[in-house]
Amino acid sequence: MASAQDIKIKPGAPREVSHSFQNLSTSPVTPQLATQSFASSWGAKLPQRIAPGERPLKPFNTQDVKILLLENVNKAGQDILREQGYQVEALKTSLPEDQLIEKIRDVQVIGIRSKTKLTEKVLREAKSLLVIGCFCIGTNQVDLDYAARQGIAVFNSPFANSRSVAELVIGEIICLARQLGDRSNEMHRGTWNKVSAKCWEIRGKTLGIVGYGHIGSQLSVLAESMGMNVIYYDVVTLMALGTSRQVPTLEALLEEADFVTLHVPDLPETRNLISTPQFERMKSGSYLINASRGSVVDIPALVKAMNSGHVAGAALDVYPQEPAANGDYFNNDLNVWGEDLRSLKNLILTPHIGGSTEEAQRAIGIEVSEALVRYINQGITLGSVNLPEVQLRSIKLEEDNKARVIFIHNNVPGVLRKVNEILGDHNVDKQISDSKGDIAYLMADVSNVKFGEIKDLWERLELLSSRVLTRVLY
Ligand SMILES: NC(=O)c1ccc[n+]([C@@H]2O[C@H](COP(=O)([O-])OP(=O)(O)OC[C@H]3O[C@@H](n4cnc5c(N)ncnc54)[C@H](O)[C@@H]3O)[C@@H](O)[C@H]2O)c1
Ligand SMILES: O=C(O)CC[C@@H](O)C(=O)O
Repeated sequence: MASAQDIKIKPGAPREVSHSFQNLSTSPVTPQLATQSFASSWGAKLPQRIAPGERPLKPFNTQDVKILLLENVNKAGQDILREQGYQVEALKTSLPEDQLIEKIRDVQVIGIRSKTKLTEKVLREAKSLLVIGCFCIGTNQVDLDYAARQGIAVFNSPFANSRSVAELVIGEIICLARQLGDRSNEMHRGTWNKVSAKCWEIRGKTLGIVGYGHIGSQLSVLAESMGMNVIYYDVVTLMALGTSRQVPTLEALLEEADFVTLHVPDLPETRNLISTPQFERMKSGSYLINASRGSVVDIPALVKAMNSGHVAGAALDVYPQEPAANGDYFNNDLNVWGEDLRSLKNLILTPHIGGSTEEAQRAIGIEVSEALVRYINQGITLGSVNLPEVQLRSIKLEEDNKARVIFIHNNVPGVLRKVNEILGDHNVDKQISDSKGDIAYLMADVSNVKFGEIKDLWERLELLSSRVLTRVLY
């Protein structure tokens, strides 16, 4: 059998590194270990968060797993990763592209929030990368298709900050209706300006929600409890909560709503969803709130609509360009219209803090870190946004000499037959395979595998032309 150094990756294979195998801290062919059972080869640090009686798979020495966390990922999430024995480097900000490329070359895992752009250009350099954790809802900052084609799984936290965003929007509706931002700014400058003109109660007013997903539907319930009427527009037909009502078109919503609030994802169809024609459709004296993505509103068109008085106020939490770190960066260098925007009255500007609460950040930290641990240690893809969701029941403590084989491959005919020919020398206890677009994910638990045979299994799978990525956990 070849030595660990002999492992060669097939010419033309999409990536240079097979993540788990080359990171084995103990060579599978080390003579004194070749006959050892898997159980006795585990290190002292066992993965946490497994049920009693389940065998913790140990893919490699956990201290060899390098994780880079950017953008101030919550400590609860960091702790979960550190408890595993992984090497975690946590930075408070995102990184400029050149520094990101430098750092990403060396890590198996990267954790980001909304500011770090993991484009094809960046991911091409990420030769060891196994998995990306988006510690947020949005995943539009990652090239998901490219990642899938490289066998890199992406996880996020689909709704842990939804309530925080919905509460922020409720606060903003009242602030806009009562011009609270302006009154507060005036008082900070020493000006007493007691006015009631164009200040309103929100009771009985109509809230128009565009995008009735996790955040939109939560907001619907909160707004109704404060006496608002709720209408919503969504591209899919969705069950109305409370007495809210779905309207058939965006235009119908714009014509009826006193407050329009946007909760759609960043998609080609949602870019500049609200521009001059849409502002013209809005009721005179109505308000706009955007806490979704900066690409959804045409800002120069908003400036025009507010300068003319047609739109009475707006709250923006997200922008087409956002700074990578805290500081004096929200200026015209970042967005050419910066000064025009800042000069407007009854405009609330917040620095993308919709999901920034202690509760949300802790919940996201825990959820995403746990998904990363499950994926690294057991290959489970439940919750992945770009790979098929695949799970096998855990291997039991009493089950010895088992290996879990993960074969991420191009979704082409004949692969299962070839894989099973290779696995067929052993006993396949359980196996599952699923595909998403061009990429398929196969996971099989194989018994009667001697420790020294793992490398051979891995090498033979690596030679298959359909291979994207092979991992063998044991
Ligand atoms: N400001 C923040 O800090 C913050 C925090 C969390 C989420 N977000 C953003 O908020 C947005 C909504 O998040 P969510 O969790 O509610 O998403 P979601 O996926 O649960 O809901 C989005 C809804 O929008 C609908 N939709 C898609 N395209 C549409 C279109 N063209 N017109 C109308 N409806 C459309 C979908 O059908 C879906 O119901 C996302 O962009 C997310 O990234 C921002
Ligand atoms: O915390 C962040 O940076 C992103 C918040 C929000 O936009 C999300 O997508 O969850």
